[in-house]
Amino acid sequence: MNFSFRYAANPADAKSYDTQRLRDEFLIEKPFSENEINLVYSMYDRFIVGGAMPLTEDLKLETIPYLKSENFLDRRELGIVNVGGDGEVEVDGEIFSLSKKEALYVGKGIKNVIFRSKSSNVPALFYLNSAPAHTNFPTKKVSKENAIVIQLGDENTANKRVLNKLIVNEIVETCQLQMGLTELLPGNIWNTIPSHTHTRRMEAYFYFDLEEGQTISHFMGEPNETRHIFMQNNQAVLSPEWSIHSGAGTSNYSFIWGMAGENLDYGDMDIVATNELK
Ligand SMILES: O=C(O)C(=O)C[C@H](O)C(=O)CO
Ligand SMILES: [Zn+2]
Repeated sequence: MNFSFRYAANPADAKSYDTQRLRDEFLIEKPFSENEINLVYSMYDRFIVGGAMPLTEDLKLETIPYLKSENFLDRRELGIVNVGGDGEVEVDGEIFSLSKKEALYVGKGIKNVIFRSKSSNVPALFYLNSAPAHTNFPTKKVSKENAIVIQLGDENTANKRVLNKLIVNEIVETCQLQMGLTELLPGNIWNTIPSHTHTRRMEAYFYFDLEEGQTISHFMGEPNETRHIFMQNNQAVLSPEWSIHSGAGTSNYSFIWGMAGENLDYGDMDIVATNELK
């Protein structure tokens, strides 16, 4: 288990960050490494972002010192989306198979979570989001068939995309976690336009299925004080509650969004008119 800690940033300070500081504070460069679990514990709603890549070994989700708890999920809930080959997650002895783009919600109180790949030729890549939880809700798998699917954007503005709500309260009972997966159609590059903030919730984006050699410019910051972070395939970025979170790729891609905070209302967003961004 590898783990690190991120403090939350004040937007008045973030204005003065240079490229390296922006990357140090917000970018999660390598969520996946072979036979390891990597976790970043952030002070944005105590949200944890990470990845588990079991290759030749099963990986057990152990507690980390920041939690001061015996088991990782003693006071937390967990959302998992597989972005790699077929895999399995064992939850207190019960096995859930997860293929690419399938999700699993694991509730508070579960003691043992074990990740495994079905084949080491194409390892599973389990992207992880976790938030504090006040009660136990049942573990539930969500596949494409159960997802709430929304068509967004337009070819003419290069932002035609399919948004799949996976771990949201219409489908799964959660304390504060919400997760989903948005797929940009070929030839479309802009995500989350018009941009928005939601002071009630933080968010993290994880970009994947980006073609080799391409890149994504992720836009963040207050709507009138934006910055960008160039990101590569399989990287995540923290979005503070005061920040927009949008991106433009040099080709299409998919991304996982995950949130926690004050409410479970997906639609609670403060939209920013595109021509008012600065
Ligand atoms: O494509 C989009 O637009 C999104 O996926 C937006 C995210 O779901 C989001 O930012 C939710 O707050
Ligand atoms: Zn958002």
